[in-house]
Amino acid sequence: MASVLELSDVSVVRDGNTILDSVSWAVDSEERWVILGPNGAGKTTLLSIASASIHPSSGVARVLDDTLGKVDVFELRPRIGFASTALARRVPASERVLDVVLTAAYSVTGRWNEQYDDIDTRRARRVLAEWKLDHLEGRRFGSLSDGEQKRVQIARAVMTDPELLLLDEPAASLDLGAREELLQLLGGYASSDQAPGIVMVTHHVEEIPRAFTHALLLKNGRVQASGPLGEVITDDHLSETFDMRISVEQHEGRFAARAV
Ligand SMILES: Nc1ncnc2c1ncn2[C@@H]1O[C@H](COP(=O)(O)OP(=O)(O)OP(=O)(O)O)[C@@H](O)[C@H]1O
Repeated sequence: MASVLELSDVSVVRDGNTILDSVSWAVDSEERWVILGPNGAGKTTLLSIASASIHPSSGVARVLDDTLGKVDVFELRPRIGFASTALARRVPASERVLDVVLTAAYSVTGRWNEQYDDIDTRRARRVLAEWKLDHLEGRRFGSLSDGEQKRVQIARAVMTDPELLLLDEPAASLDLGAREELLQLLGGYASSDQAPGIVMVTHHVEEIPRAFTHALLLKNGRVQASGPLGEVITDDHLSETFDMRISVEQHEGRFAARAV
């Protein structure tokens, strides 16, 4: 067990607004976390700290045992896998799927003149197969369905064997079939001993994959609850976080919630 993320009293202030307010939170390499909270709660901002994209305004953030502000983030970032729609927008639509994944080895989007080793190409093909994308390696990224694009983003994020994997709403905009397919793959990946510590932001408890272990609820930049899934994803905590009476059910490791 190793700590991959440790936040002590972290706040982020922008234009006089406190976006994250005294957040203290620790993630271990064997834990798989989900972050839930209403629109504007600060989830993406928290992920930006975890990905070493921004620094806290106050407090201490340690990512993979390095303290933000005291480490060269250009050395730290390649150790973190990050999949988000914002990053996917930087991938040229004409890029071939194999290259979208392969270019992660150089932390670039868009293949140029880099020389890739056979070992990188073999690994990219193996990762594509693991995420059920091998039949698409020659296709252009822009021609893929939303579900396929999401899986390519995750394949790219795991290509470099990261020590911390961050996923920003990986199931957003997917239809039921594509969501369930993605959740099955994510659950399988999350349950493997080789998987790194994982943090996933989502809007829906229905999108929590099996094998996820912990949850953090955010509201107005503050932690409402955090800890093991079963203790955090409860009627009371969700009702408080979303300011409405919510009932949640758990069935075979999956959750479903509705207003009551
Ligand atoms: N650079 C900035 N300057 C000012 N306000 C910002 C900045 N970045 C984010 N915010 C505000 O901080 C709040 C939290 O934003 P954030 O994107 O982290 O929330 P979120 O929980 O991910 O929201 P959503 O669920 O809608 O994606 C929002 O009110 C947003 O408008």
